[in-house]
Amino acid sequence: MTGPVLSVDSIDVFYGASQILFGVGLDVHQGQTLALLGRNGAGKSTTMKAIAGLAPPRRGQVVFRGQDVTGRKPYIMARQGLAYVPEDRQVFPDHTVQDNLIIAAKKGPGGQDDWPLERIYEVFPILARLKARIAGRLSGGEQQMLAIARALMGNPVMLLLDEPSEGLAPIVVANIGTLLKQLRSIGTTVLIAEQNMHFCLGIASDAVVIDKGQIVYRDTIAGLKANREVRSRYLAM
Ligand SMILES: Nc1ncnc2c1ncn2[C@@H]1O[C@H](COP(=O)(O)OP(=O)(O)OP(=O)(O)O)[C@@H](O)[C@H]1O
Repeated sequence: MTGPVLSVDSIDVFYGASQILFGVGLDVHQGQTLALLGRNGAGKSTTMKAIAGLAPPRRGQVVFRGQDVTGRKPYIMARQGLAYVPEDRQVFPDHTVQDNLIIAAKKGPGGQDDWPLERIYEVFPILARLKARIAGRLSGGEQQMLAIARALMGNPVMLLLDEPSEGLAPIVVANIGTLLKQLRSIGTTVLIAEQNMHFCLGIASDAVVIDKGQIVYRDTIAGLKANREVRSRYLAM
């Protein structure tokens, strides 16, 4: 396949009568980690939901793996190889870590089976140590790890991570950061929505900034870091 893995082209999204996204567009290429950055309420989660099939766009197009998937249901997007990890990290709270992982296991859309449980435990040693723990008793950071690991158990073509650092202590954020750098180094394709630009340094190669439902800036993450005006105007940092 040539072209981006995911291409979002000029989408408008409404909740009822209120328009939330205005012509949002972005591309994510094979092996790329792209950061979608913006303040609280800027429209990051809505963009992620529009891609995952939870907030169908009224106008514009979402193309995934070369197919127009605009407005497809979430389970169809999952079957096509898109793994969405929402902000609230849905895990099964009454099941053990290992059961949570096993329940999520499936082959990828091309029959890939790159993420057997042993590999997950290699990449997530914390989960190996906690495999018998009931998921509802994990800390926020451990739950975030479990949510990402569950997404990988489905052998996705691409991961959508909505604010993985949110509400976590700095040391835990650093652990998640290390993990995401590792995923980047093995060529996982990721779109990550974040308020925290610093968290994305070293994780994402490129960034798009969203403000009031519109993409206002695109650059490498290094370019964004060097652009103090954009950072202070749109990211308050
Ligand atoms: N279900 C909904 N119904 C109506 N408005 C909504 C709904 N969900 C979000 N919004 C509004 O849409 C706008 C964008 O919200 P969104 O959650 O996409 O922002 P965000 O950048 O992800 O911010 P946050 O970090 O707070 O999640 C906000 O003004 C929000 O109040």
